[in-house]
Order: sequence, then structure tokens, then C-alpha cells
Amino acid sequence: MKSISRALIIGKHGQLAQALIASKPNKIIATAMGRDDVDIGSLESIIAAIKQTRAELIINTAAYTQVDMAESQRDQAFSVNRDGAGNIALAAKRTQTRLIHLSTDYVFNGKQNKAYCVDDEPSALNVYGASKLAGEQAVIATKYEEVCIVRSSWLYSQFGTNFVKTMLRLMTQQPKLSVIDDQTSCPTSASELGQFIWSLSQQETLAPIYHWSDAGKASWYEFALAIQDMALNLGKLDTRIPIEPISSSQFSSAASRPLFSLLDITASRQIMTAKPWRENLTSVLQQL
Ligand SMILES: NC(=O)C1=CN([C@@H]2O[C@H](COP(=O)(O)OP(=O)(O)OC[C@H]3O[C@@H](n4cnc5c(N)ncnc54)[C@H](OP(=O)(O)O)[C@@H]3O)[C@@H](O)[C@H]2O)C=CC1
Ligand SMILES: Cc1cn([C@H]2C[C@H](O)[C@@H](COP(=O)(O)OP(=O)(O)O[C@H]3O[C@@H](C)C(=O)[C@@H](O)[C@H]3O)O2)c(=O)[nH]c1=O
Repeated sequence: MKSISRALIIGKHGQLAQALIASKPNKIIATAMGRDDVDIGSLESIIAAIKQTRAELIINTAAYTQVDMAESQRDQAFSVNRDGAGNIALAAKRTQTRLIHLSTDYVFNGKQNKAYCVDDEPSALNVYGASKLAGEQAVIATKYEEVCIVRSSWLYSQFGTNFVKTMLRLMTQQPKLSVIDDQTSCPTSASELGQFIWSLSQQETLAPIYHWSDAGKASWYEFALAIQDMALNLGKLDTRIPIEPISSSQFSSAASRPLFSLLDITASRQIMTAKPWRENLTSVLQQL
């Protein structure tokens, strides 16, 4: 095991950055930086941030994550998700700092019917996925052995905005909901992903790519049903509303999303045990 004690988290105000700070082991000193602190468009700015914090590890959580907006803001999405990621990887290589870079299940087109392994061929359906895939390629192109990519799926937490919080809000505002039942992956607790990243950071050697999600699988509809059931049980909701399963074609959205983007997490289970997604959902709802 390595003993890395100083980390720089880029993307300070995002949900994963906040979950990383909340799940950080005591022995690690972490500094989180947002766009006011570091310009990921500038190699010099990133190198200065690494030197200032004397970081031995960078975790890049900064990303353009608005999936539908990205369809009409292609340049902005690629600027952050491809160019920013590439700059951070180059700065990590120049300063010989370990880098963990975050990516997504949306790099896959969802046409497979078994969970995606790390070496399955990615091919994105939407601009967000394409920009994240281009970011992975920019990171890999640095040929730096102390960098790895961690792909995850359907993150939620008490922080930021996410599907769980959106559903809870809509369940108090709408008489009924219609939720897509033909897109399948696995909801993932950002806090559990945070713990996986901290464990990974101490590994002696890194593989190029890891997949991490909670255990199991679900459609957005099944996820919404579980959110409602558990929130009612925990007293976080007062009233049950009807939730209707619909197909992707019945839901109007700018971006196409993969129908099946479940990640195969077999290799990552050697680093940390993945808990069933329903168990993690209960823990997060208790904190809301
Ligand atoms: N959310 C999800 O469901 C999933 C996310 N991922 C990946 O995990 C990572 C973290 O996601 P998550 O925390 O949910 O995302 P968020 O959208 O919550 O956070 C992303 C952060 O990136 C920051 N950011 C955006 N553009 C820039 C920029 N130009 N310079 C500096 N910072 C910038 C944002 O800052 P600001 O607040 O100022 O805009 C925001 O704080 C991302 O790489 C994402 O692709 C992977 C799978 C699922
Ligand atoms: C609000 C709502 C959404 N939906 C659908 C739309 C969509 O297909 C799905 C989820 O909606 P969201 O907008 O929360 O999800 P989306 O932004 O697609 O979530 C993705 O974000 C990026 C950042 C990732 O990397 C992915 O892993 C994934 O988490 O639910 C309904 O069916 N009914 C509804 O009432």
C-alpha cells in the first residue's frame, strides 16, 4: 500500500467533491478547489495549485454534467470534459502526481445486454458521453502510469442536485409522476464512491480503468419507486402519489440516453465491497 497524505480535489462545489470531503480518512489532508481557485483551462494554473497544496494525489471531479444542456452547448462540454481533463493529466505527469479522473457509464451506447467491463469498447450516444469519452482519451494520451479513470453511474447524495432530490421534490409538488422504465444501470451513492476512491488512492499500482457502482441494477422507474417507499417509511414524505412506468420514447428530452449502461464492478470489489443500492439509498435518505 502507498501512503498518500495530501490530496487536491478539483471541482469543489460538485456533489462528488463534497462527498469525498465528507468520507475522507483522517490521515489524508485534502484541499478542494473550484473554478475561482484553479483554471483547468491553464496548465500553469493547475501546476501552481498542485505546488501550492504539495498534493501527492489529484482527484478530478470537475465536469460539465448537464446531459440535456450539453446537446446545445457542445463546445462548453468538450472544453471542460475533454480539454480540462487533458490539462489536469498533463499537469499531473509534469509534477509526477498521482491522478484519479472521474468518468461515466454514458461513455457506452447501451446496446449490450450484459454489464460493461473496463475493456469493452465505449461509444457514446450523447454529447455529454462523447465529451467524457474524449476526456478519457486525453487522459490516456499522456501515457502517464500514475493515472487512472474511475467510471461510475447514476450518482446521488445529500449534496448538490441529483435524481433522488429531484424525485422527492416532484413527489411533493405533482399529483402523479411518469418515470422511464427502459433505461437500466445502477444507482450509486456518491459517499460510497468517495470511499472507493480513497481506498484506490492508496493502492501500490493502478490499473488504467476501474468501474464502480453500488451492487445490483435498476431502471429509473424502479429507483423512483424505491425512493418513494423508503422516504414514506422514514417519514421524509407524507403522501404516496401514483408513479407510472413509461418508455424513453414517451419522455421528451434533448439527449438520448443508453438503455443499458450497467458497469461490471468485479475487479473493483477486490478493493472495496459494494453494498446493495437499496441499502445505500436508505442511508442517504436518513441524512436528508
Ligand atoms: N452525477 C452523476 O450521476 C455522475 C457523475 N459522474 C462523473 O463524476 C464526476 C463528478 O460528478 P458530480 O459531482 O455529480 O458533478 P457536479 O455537476 O455536481 O459537479 C461538477 C463540478 O465541476 C465543476 N466545474 C464545471 N466546469 C468547471 C470548470 N470549467 N472549471 C472548474 N470546475 C468546473 C462545477 O462547478 P460549478 O458548481 O462552479 O459549476 C461542479 O462543481 C464528473 O466527472 C462526472 O462526469 C459519473 C457518473 C455519474
Ligand atoms: C425528472 C424525470 C426524469 N425522468 C428520466 C429522464 C432520464 O432518463 C432519467 C434520469 O434523469 P436525470 O436528468 O436525473 O439523469 P441524467 O442527467 O441522465 O443522469 C446522468 O447524469 C450524468 C452526469 C451521468 O454521468 C449518468 O451516470 C447519469 O447519472 O429519468 C423521468 O422519466 N421522469 C421524470 O419525472
